Amino acid sequence: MKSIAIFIERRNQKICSVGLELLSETKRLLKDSDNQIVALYLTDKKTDEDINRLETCGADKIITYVDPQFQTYDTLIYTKGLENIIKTNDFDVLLLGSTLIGRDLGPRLSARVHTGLTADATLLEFEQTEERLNLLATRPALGGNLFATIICPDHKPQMATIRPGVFSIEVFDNHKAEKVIFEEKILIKSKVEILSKKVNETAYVDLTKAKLIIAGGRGVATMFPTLKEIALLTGGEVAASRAVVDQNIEPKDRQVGQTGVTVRPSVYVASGISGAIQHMSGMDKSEMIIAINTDPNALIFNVADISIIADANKVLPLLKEEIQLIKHQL
Ligand SMILES: Cc1cc2nc3c(=O)[nH]c(=O)nc-3n(C[C@H](O)[C@H](O)[C@H](O)COP(=O)(O)OP(=O)(O)OC[C@H]3O[C@@H](n4cnc5c(N)ncnc54)[C@H](O)[C@@H]3O)c2cc1C
Repeated sequence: MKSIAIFIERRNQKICSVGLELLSETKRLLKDSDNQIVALYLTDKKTDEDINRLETCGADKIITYVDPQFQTYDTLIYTKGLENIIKTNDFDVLLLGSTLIGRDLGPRLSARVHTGLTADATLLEFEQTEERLNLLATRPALGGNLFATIICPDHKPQMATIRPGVFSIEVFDNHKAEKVIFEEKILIKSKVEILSKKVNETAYVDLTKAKLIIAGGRGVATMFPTLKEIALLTGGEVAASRAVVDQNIEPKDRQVGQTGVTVRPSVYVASGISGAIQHMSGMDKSEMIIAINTDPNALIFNVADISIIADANKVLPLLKEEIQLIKHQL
């Protein structure tokens, strides 16, 4: 039996969705094998609610490591915590979210335990041989012009960070996990003293949670006020292509794609977006894609469920009026 460990990231005392996404995807990929999926839950305070979520999202074993120093993320403390667990467990694979925390923790940890790390993967596969469970992690390479599948054949655990929002969270009813408490003390102290915390209120948006995304590209660069009104009327979120973000029309946290956010909403409306591979890799798993473009050969139409060949500068105001009318009648 091989084991795949997944780091469960927490922020503001809550489990982040990326850890649950990784549990669910690994469970789906390995459903017919006897390999073990292990959730690494580092926390200052264990809660039954957290344990239940990890269990139902696919963890076969949950290793809980409680220490007051795990309250807020700290590079040294978390690296030491994971190193302690890795050194007493023979994990074959270790996965982390490609978040600010995972991108900080992953490389440091891989150097500490002398193994390889594939950063920013967008696809995971496993290959079972008699001796090994190989992780095949695929990520965009050479400026997004090709996808590279990377393996780490000689070292363990084989590590990868995976972008949030790439996989969906699944609930496996009645799934049960073995629960273990990791007892070793963290013998180092943080070198960081937090004097105060200030939440940045400036409209940070988490597009990965949006059910409806109204996205615009260079073709509708002047139409963002209308896109925002439509989003407000429909309860959606506005997103943009990099061409728009590079022109400072929308902030970076609204950029969808390879160097932005990966999303999979119920509906993604793409107006004036050509459909470059770097954009589509961030949205092509949306449940329904509606594309509006003047160019009938635009690549975005290859992934669209509904294709509207038209001038979005004319369609969007009409769409807004229609929605206003429907809302008025309700
Ligand atoms: C390493 C790397 C990483 C990248 N990462 C990202 C990323 O994360 N996200 C991203 O988006 N891009 C990314 N890019 C850039 C990407 O390659 C494209 O350049 C970008 O996505 C193009 O944006 P766009 O579709 O808005 O603009 P364009 O390609 O210029 O397309 C504009 C579209 O609007 C249409 N149009 C024009 N007028 C109208 C109208 N009136 N009505 C309707 N349609 C109209 C045109 O037909 C065209 O299809 C990256 C590039 C590189 C090299």
